[in-house]
Amino acid sequence: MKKISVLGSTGSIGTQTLDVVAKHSDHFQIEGLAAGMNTSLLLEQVRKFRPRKISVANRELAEQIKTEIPAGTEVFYGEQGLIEIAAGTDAEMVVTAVVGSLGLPSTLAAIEAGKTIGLANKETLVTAGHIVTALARQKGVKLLPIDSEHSAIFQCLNGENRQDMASLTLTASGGSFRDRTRDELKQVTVEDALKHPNWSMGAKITIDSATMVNKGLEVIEAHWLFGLPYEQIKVLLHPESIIHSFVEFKDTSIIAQLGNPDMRVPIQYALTYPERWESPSERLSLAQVGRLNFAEMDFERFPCLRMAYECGKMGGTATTAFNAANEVAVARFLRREISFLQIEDIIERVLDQHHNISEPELAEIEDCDKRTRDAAARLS
Ligand SMILES: NC(=O)C1=CN([C@@H]2O[C@H](COP(=O)(O)OP(=O)(O)OC[C@H]3O[C@@H](n4cnc5c(N)ncnc54)[C@H](OP(=O)(O)O)[C@@H]3O)[C@@H](O)[C@H]2O)C=CC1
Ligand SMILES: CC(=O)[C@@H](O)[C@H](O)COP(=O)(O)O
Ligand SMILES: [Mn+2]
Repeated sequence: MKKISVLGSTGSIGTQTLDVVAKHSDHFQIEGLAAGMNTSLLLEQVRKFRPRKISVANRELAEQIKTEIPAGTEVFYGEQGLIEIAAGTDAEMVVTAVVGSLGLPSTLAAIEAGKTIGLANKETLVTAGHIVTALARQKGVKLLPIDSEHSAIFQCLNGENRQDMASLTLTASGGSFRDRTRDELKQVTVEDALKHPNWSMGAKITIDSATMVNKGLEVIEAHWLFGLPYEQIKVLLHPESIIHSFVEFKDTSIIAQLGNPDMRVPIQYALTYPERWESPSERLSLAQVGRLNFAEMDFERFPCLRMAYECGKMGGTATTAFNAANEVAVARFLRREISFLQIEDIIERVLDQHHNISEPELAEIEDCDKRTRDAAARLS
């Protein structure tokens, strides 16, 4: 039995992780589950998977859920609760599926405790990639990508020498507004933005996909996971999301990973790595797909991707600021306080004021994250 804890068990990645676990219940045991506010779903999960420890967002919710959970499950809450689920159980693997840089302390705690990481929470690498990857190297901990593009690259590199990579290319669907002009973006609503053409995902990442911030975060994530300079990390528009990403090698060969857009595949690969198991996912028929389309990325149309590359190349706290500004701007858009185009405007203005610190310590990252959030919350 492989023992697993899931941070963000009630979200899109969390619930799909538990679907995979349920399909292979003879092989996996859930040790810990951490959720935020959705206690009714967490309660269902507790009854089904019988974890030893769970955590919720705050003390009030913890007191409330304690009255309903079966004996044998301990309840924690808040940031310490996430850390307890990440590091304080017998799990050998922790799936990081909370959203945003709030996942950083618990991810670091899990690595410190020697747990293999199934990494969905890309913001963690964007905000503090040098710290997370250095700690993982020091502790001999594997960071197994769950993000579909990074899982694809990881699979393309199986049995290959990383020194032979000439470049890697992340495919981008273009998001909910890929066929709209910038002028048309002035009027779009939250509901429009939440309609991703290919993937069913949480609200924040769906908005990130529409602004192309998601691909920017993924470029930075790829830099830390695969160790390539930004000049060798490319993005290609591919509306069908069938080719999940590809690697070009120095002999000009290209290896790609394909499949229907179904996150259970990369999630399961991280859980069973290096083995491949039967999956409930639908098989891909290329004959039925018929045709795949590609286009160059337009950095004028998607300025957030340009900003992400600039921050990545700058390094230091620039990516922390990029991420924090975006998190606040997206939350404000979802609360209908600002328009869609104000998301990129706020990120740009925050970055204009940013004083970069290279090779920041964790405390400097936390400070930058907080200051950036304050600034992004004030702008209109
Ligand atoms: N969804 C997808 O297909 C993909 C997602 N990712 C990445 O995976 C991560 C998760 O995304 P996704 O599943 O879509 O997000 P969701 O919004 O669907 O889920 C987020 C999860 O985090 C929990 N959470 C939120 N705040 C807190 C908190 N303060 N303490 C503890 N838990 C909290 C939520 O709990 P609750 O709901 O109970 O409040 C929920 O379980 C993101 O980093 C995203 O970029 C990457 C690739 C694909
Ligand atoms: C499923 C997944 O990994 C998402 O990050 C997905 O990539 C979003 O798609 P786009 O950002 O390409 O629209
Ligand atoms: Mn992705």
